[in-house]
Amino acid sequence: MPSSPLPTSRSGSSPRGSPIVAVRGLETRLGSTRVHRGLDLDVRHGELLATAGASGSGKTVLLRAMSLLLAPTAGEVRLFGEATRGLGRSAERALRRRLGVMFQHGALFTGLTVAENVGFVLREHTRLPPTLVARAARLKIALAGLPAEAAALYPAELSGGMTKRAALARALALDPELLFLDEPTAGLDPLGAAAFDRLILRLRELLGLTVVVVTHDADSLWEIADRIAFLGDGRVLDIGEPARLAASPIPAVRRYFEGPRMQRARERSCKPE
Ligand SMILES: Nc1ncnc2c1ncn2[C@@H]1O[C@H](COP(=O)(O)OP(=O)(O)OP(=O)(O)O)[C@@H](O)[C@H]1O
Repeated sequence: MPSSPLPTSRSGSSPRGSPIVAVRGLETRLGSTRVHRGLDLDVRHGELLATAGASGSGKTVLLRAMSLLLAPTAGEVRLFGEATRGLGRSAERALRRRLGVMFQHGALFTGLTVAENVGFVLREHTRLPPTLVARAARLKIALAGLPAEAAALYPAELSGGMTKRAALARALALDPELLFLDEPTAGLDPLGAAAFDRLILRLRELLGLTVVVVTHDADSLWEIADRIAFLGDGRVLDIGEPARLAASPIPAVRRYFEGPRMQRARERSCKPE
């Protein structure tokens, strides 16, 4: 697919109708592995875009490149209409404040309580007084669906589901416009995973978020994704609504959706509650 020219913005906010994330010609190389080879992708304002694809197809590395955690070898990532390459420290910091990232294994600081983990981000990026930091942290913890008592717990005292929610609370600390979630339901039991999916949808609605989620979870793909970007050969092989991708003209994409887990998840998503 040829790269198309990108819209530009001087204001730093995304021009109306232009993508929140625009990736063009992305190349990433990690050690001797060429992960992406000229990948193009747009994430639209307000959508929930899932990235799918075989293990090792580069979903997490793409998420890291889009969330400014990894510098591309070549190509361009624009966020909110702004180029991200060669940004000064303060411009990059300002851009980072508009993003929330939830890592697959939580990546919480083990020596800090849940409230302190969330508060840490607020203290790093704002000049809020301690009382307001504590209040804001409590609010995010509640938003992520944790009971108030969880605020005082350390990561080692949390269940897998609670760890995910604590990591989500931290990702929401700075009221991001764009939320990246890496395997949010991995390791959760089916009911916990479904509850987490519902939480993501509610927060998207409530906070007006744009969400990018990396997932292998067949139910999540059918339940929450507006569009799915399917990665393979270092590129986006196909992108579209789940039902469209299930009928993709590209055999590798169609095969992924023809698997029994995908089929069952699709049937479940079609059944009335
Ligand atoms: N830090 C690293 N150093 C070297 N290679 C890496 C590093 N991180 C990832 N890779 C390689 O990059 C490729 C893509 O990895 P990535 O984690 O993005 O895949 P993925 O699609 O998210 O896989 P999975 O579905 O299994 O999580 C893999 O071949 C992986 O081995």
